[in-house]
Amino acid sequence: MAAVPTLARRIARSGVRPLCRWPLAWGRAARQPPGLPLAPCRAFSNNKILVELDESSGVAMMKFKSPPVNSLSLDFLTEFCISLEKLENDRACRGVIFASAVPRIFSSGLDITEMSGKSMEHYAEFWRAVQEMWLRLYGSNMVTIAAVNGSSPAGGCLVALSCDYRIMVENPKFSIGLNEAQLGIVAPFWFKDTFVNVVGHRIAERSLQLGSLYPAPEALKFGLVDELVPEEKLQEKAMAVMAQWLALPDHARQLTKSMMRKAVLDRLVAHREEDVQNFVSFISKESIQKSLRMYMEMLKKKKS
Ligand SMILES: CCCCC/C=C\CCCC/C=C/C(=O)SCCNC(=O)CCNC(=O)[C@H](O)C(C)(C)COP(=O)(O)OP(=O)(O)OC[C@H]1O[C@@H](n2cnc3c(N)ncnc32)[C@H](O)[C@@H]1OP(=O)(O)O
Repeated sequence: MAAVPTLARRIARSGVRPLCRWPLAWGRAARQPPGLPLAPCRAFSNNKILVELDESSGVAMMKFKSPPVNSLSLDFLTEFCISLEKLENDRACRGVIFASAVPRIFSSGLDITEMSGKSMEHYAEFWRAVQEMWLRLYGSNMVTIAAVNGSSPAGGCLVALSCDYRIMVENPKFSIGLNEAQLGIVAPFWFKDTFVNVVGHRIAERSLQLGSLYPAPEALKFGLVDELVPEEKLQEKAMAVMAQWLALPDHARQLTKSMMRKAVLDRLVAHREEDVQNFVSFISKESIQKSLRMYMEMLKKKKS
């Protein structure tokens, strides 16, 4: 199996298209006092992600727009990493808010079709992209806030867990959690570590074994999300929390974040290739492939 990471090549090949300088997403025009010129803002997009950076506040909005369910496919993960890297390297950007542009779904987690019926080389490439996404997000120097405006199972929950703060829409129909066990698969150690760091060992152990998905009000009770708001207040709340976090000196906040997360990040970095091999051998077992096929069939049947 090729050990050469191909995500870097995909990032190099994939273009990030600039949009206009005065974008409309997240209603900037509505927030601007009448008669004043709009504050400088830059936007860029690719096929699956829209980013708008407000230079006056140093805050970027990253919106996932990969219908029907924002599944984390190889293409999505590549574009996510490109967008995050661009913001990370931009001195004007100090914080990012993540939300979905798809109604009712934040992200449906890892794209199951990337883990089913493909070659070992493909599984390895996909898993490296999942690792890369998490390493960049969990290790980001920026303030990261998940504005969870829809359901967020498994890998979608990991995205939210990897942020500094989680605000979820109070709708009990929206659920969140690491439900891998329900699919007959296992959340790897770094998903588990991230989860434990947010909710503690006991709750993580029980939730992971049961593959529990929690309606938003339940998730709030044990700190899987930090607060709930009505959908129409989500953006305003995320901006207010961001302002609070950005009021501190960057270096102090960044060093503290790094101190809290370093051991968990280092563990994957030290065992990255081993983790890829574990994933590939696990996911290519016929029994696991059968479980994934049955789960996809169950999703389809649920519609009819
Ligand atoms: C011991 C060593 C261990 C080493 C590691 C080993 C293994 C690694 C484990 C990897 C960790 C995995 C993490 C994951 O993220 S797995 C994905 C988990 N995701 C889910 O369980 C979510 C499944 N989806 C849903 O529950 C629902 O779709 C929904 C997100 C709640 C949205 O519901 P609804 O609006 O009713 O939409 P539909 O169900 O009708 O879905 C629309 C179409 O989208 C397809 N879909 C849904 N989710 C996914 C997905 N994650 N990947 C790919 N495709 C997905 C669905 O089938 C529909 O397709 P169709 O229109 O063609 O029928």
